Amino acid sequence: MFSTDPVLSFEHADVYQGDRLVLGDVTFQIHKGDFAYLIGRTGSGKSSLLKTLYADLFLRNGKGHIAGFALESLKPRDVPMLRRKIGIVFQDFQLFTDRSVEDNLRFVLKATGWTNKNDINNRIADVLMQVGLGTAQKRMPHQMSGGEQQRVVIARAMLNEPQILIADEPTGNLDPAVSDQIMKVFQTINSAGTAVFMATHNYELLNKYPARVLRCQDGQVIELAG
Ligand SMILES: Nc1ncnc2c1ncn2[C@@H]1O[C@H](COP(=O)(O)OP(=O)(O)OP(=O)(O)O)[C@@H](O)[C@H]1O
Repeated sequence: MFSTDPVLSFEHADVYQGDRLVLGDVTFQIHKGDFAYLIGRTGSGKSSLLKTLYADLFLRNGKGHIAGFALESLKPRDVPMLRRKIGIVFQDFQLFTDRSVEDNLRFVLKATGWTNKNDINNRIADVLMQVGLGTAQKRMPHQMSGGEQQRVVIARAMLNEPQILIADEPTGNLDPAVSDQIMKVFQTINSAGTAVFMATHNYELLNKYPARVLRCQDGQVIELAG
């Protein structure tokens, strides 16, 4: 892949839920270092679009590329490798509640092929530092606030140095001050070169942290003028 290639591109792609066309003829690109929001009413297709990107839904018509993978020809066996190349952050934190922060992160590294103990420990320290939780290794999720848990989730998504972070309502469960902190974490990660594509209902964030905006509307994805 050339460095000028987009990290993510859709070309005349259709997004389906089962047999139902949710979004049709979707075309857009996201490049390295871009930050883009995905907005739209409830049920307009934001989550379906993101699920297509991480191959929870398969792309049937049109073309899609993400992190070097062609979504239209993706085989089920390629899905784990694809998900290693993109970072995914959801609204509900989905940490293992019976494991410490470092064990949550270690689990992912081991599951994705890391074996060297020092490398694992160093990587865990690096990603926690990146999200401002440099001393949280030993803490249990229940000892942390919602904002701190969401930072751990972002750290987890960064473990394998993804080219793009895909976030579905990452501030959905957080109050405005904590949402601000989370947005700053995403901005820091983005300014270090990782693309961010974030679905949100929170229009205040769009005003406070302006970026590209794509909107799901009437079965289409429209780029709003910047
Ligand atoms: N698992 C599913 N099976 C069938 N249809 C679904 C499924 N999930 C979502 N849909 C339908 O697909 C359409 C798009 O839903 P989607 O969740 O992508 O919207 P959204 O914009 O993310 O909404 P929200 O903002 O409420 O999360 C809706 O009509 C929804 O009812």
